Amino acid sequence: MDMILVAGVDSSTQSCKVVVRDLDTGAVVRTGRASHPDGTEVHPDAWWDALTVALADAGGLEDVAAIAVGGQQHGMVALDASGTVIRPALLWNDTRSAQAAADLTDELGAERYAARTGVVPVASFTATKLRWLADAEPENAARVAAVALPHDWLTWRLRGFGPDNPVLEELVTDRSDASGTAYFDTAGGDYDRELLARALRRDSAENVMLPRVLGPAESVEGPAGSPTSGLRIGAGAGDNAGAALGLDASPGDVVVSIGTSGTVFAVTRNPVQDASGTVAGFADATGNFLPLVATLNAARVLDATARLLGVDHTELGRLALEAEPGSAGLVLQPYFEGERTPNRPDATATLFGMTLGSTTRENLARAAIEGLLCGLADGLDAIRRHGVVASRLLLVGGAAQNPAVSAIAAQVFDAPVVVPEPAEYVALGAAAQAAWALTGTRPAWTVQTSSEPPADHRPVIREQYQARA
Ligand SMILES: Nc1ncnc2c1ncn2[C@@H]1O[C@H](COP(=O)(O)OP(=O)(O)O)[C@@H](O)[C@H]1O
Ligand SMILES: O=C(CO)[C@@H](O)[C@H](O)COP(=O)(O)O
Repeated sequence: MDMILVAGVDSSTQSCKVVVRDLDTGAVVRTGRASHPDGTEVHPDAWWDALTVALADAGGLEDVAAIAVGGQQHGMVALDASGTVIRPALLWNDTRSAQAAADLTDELGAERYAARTGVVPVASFTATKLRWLADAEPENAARVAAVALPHDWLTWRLRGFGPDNPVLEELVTDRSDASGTAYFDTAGGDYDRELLARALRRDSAENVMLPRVLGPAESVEGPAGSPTSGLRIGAGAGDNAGAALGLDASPGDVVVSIGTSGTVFAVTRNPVQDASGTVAGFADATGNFLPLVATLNAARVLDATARLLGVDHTELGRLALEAEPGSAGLVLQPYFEGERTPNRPDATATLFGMTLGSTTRENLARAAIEGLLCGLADGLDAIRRHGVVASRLLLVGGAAQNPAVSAIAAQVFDAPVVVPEPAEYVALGAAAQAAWALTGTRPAWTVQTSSEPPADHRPVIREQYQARA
């Protein structure tokens, strides 16, 4: 019998990745990839173009039975009544809506926001971008007829909808991505339209189309005559929830993802509401919850440091492992793009502890890795304060592929570190969702471990970092 194939997409900040898996075993049979433009403001058409290229690179969809799209969370895709994208999307890492976030929080209060949505507004969340639009571009805000997130919009386009076929009612999403908007009642599973209206500075948002929220096993199809007619299309997910699904993470697992963003998150049975705003009380892609801490500065801290030192990532890792834990007192507070956790949208990076002795290439390479990991370790502490148990940390994302990052993670974190086999876990999770939509059952595919760096906790690293906070 022929293999049944399912596909998963990760439309992430820097690129679009596609995996095609065998439904039976989960084995990856084909992959594809295409780059996204730089910048924190991107026209969604660029994602569509990249998805088209990545799908072709992965051999197309002709022999594929089902697909789901995971994607970077929070980006604001505002559509007018004709289905046209009103302006380039503001991404999760665009901090221009920091004042809007502060205003929304002041108006309602952090406690009430957390109780109603699971989150307290920061510049990343969609609601703050809509408030920025209402304040900075009122003529654009007045045109908003629908608001989608990157993955919802790509799912809609994949089904043949768009400016040529603008059926806004056909937009669909899932709980995980909806929970990152700050106008979704994550515990209850429904939109909070009063908060949407507040964000848009409208009296009512009843006439604004929001994507219908599908359950984990639900699906839609491409309409008859569309290029995806007959293809089963799953709900899709926010990228972090997609990774949790791809990793088959269960209570006790904490995922640490080092991509463009740094994220620390856990799958929990109950919702988390943190009025301090440090932990975002998101939903996952399976019906559970996904308390998450995100930093804006992660893999690109290493990209920047490698560039500065004139080396590639392998050499950066080699240099870092030549230095002693603590980098002889050199501490990099890596807020290159402002920061979200802690909430310092206007911050810049700072290098502390420079002496003639400490200022070496080796120490700088290590300080970069230590700095980004210390931010994530603070995130782990914040999640633990909500009763989450970290039996092991699953290290994923582009930078997790660097052996120096995993070795130093075992020194920074006080929990066992496991590095799963390098893979595109968001796309793998989206493919799992496609399989779930196709069969009605969550697939039981296995995840291989690549390494488990020996426990080597060195408290000095975080002590030094915290002293500079
Ligand atoms: N071996 C490596 N060491 C450090 N960083 C790496 C390595 N390989 C890739 N990266 C970085 O990881 C990032 C891409 O990771 P990825 O998880 O795909 O990001 P995203 O999903 O946010 O687009 C890039 O910034 C890239 O330079
Ligand atoms: O804002 C968040 C989570 O709240 C980010 O995690 C984005 O979802 C982007 O992820 P990557 O492109 O780095 O994977």
